[in-house]
Amino acid sequence: MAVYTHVPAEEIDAFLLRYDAGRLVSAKGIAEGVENSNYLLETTGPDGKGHRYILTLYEKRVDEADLPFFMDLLDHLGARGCLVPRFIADREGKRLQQLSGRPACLIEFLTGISLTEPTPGQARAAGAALGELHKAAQGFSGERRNALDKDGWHALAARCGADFDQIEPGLGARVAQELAFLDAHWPDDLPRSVIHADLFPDNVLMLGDEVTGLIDFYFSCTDIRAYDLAVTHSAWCFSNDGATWFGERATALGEGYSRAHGLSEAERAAFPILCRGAALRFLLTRAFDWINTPADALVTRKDPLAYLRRLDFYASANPVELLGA
Ligand SMILES: Nc1ncnc2c1ncn2[C@@H]1O[C@H](COP(=O)(O)OP(=O)(O)O)[C@@H](O)[C@H]1O
Ligand SMILES: N[C@@H](CCOP(=O)(O)O)C(=O)O
Repeated sequence: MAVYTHVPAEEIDAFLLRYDAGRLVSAKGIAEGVENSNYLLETTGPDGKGHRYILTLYEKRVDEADLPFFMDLLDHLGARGCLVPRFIADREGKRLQQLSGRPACLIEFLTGISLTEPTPGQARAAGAALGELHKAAQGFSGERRNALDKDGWHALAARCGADFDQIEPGLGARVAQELAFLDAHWPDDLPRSVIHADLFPDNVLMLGDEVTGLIDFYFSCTDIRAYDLAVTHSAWCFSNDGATWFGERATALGEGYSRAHGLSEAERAAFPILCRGAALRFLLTRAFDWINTPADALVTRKDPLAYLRRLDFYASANPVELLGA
């Protein structure tokens, strides 16, 4: 579930009066997602023809101070042809509001569905969309530090401490060993840019083999550009539990990205290490949430071991196979 803050329909209708968006017809809480509260709104629309919007209330994990960065980034990307949702301004030009005691925004609704079992063709389209995003991000002057960079991984690991082994005996030692490896080999000198940093299948809206929207930019930040492809690779090229690797999807993802943007020799050479970093990053955030979210909480905890399996795969993979020959 992802409705942490329940807003009465009357309050949403009154909120909409600030905008040229029409009156509320229906408001449905969106079950998907884990970070924020999201509602799908249907309204009579600015022109009386009916319209859909997303209403997002920001919960603990999104810092209100970061919202202008996300808004400016989506404006920049949207203006360069990327299919990303814009934040909608009210009649006074304000995009950030307060609703039910939380920061809140009205956001453009994009059509499409999130896939659970992408085909190679869909992975190719996602790779191309990521490459286009990286091209469009050039020239964006905003910067945001990645709180989940290597220093952030160390900090998270320290906070999990002895509790790692409640998840799986020996996990704490495995994480410490991987951190030491990444400290020694992390390719800090690769080109950096603004990256999405969480381009999982649930954040790519598609119709058939066509991408119709890229959403959920709330982890976007400035970091190694090819690391974004590694994050996407770790999310698109395995079964959910991380036990099965889908080589055809990976080849297609790499082809799509290369066609739209391309990887340098240095990025290609470092790709296995970037993938290990990506796997560790999601292992750590999932482990932290696993330890700190009661088993009976409303939100479904994501399995950290699904990312341990990916990490093990990357640590022993033939580098040439990761993106196809
Ligand atoms: N702009 C949008 N257009 C259409 N659907 C959206 C949009 N933004 C979010 N959604 C829907 O809401 C769900 C949760 O959004 P997301 O941003 O991933 O939430 P969270 O940040 O809480 O993880 C998505 O899986 C999608 O179904
Ligand atoms: N993609 C992350 C969790 C972040 O969730 P999202 O709904 O904001 O994409 C994971 O799978 O661990």
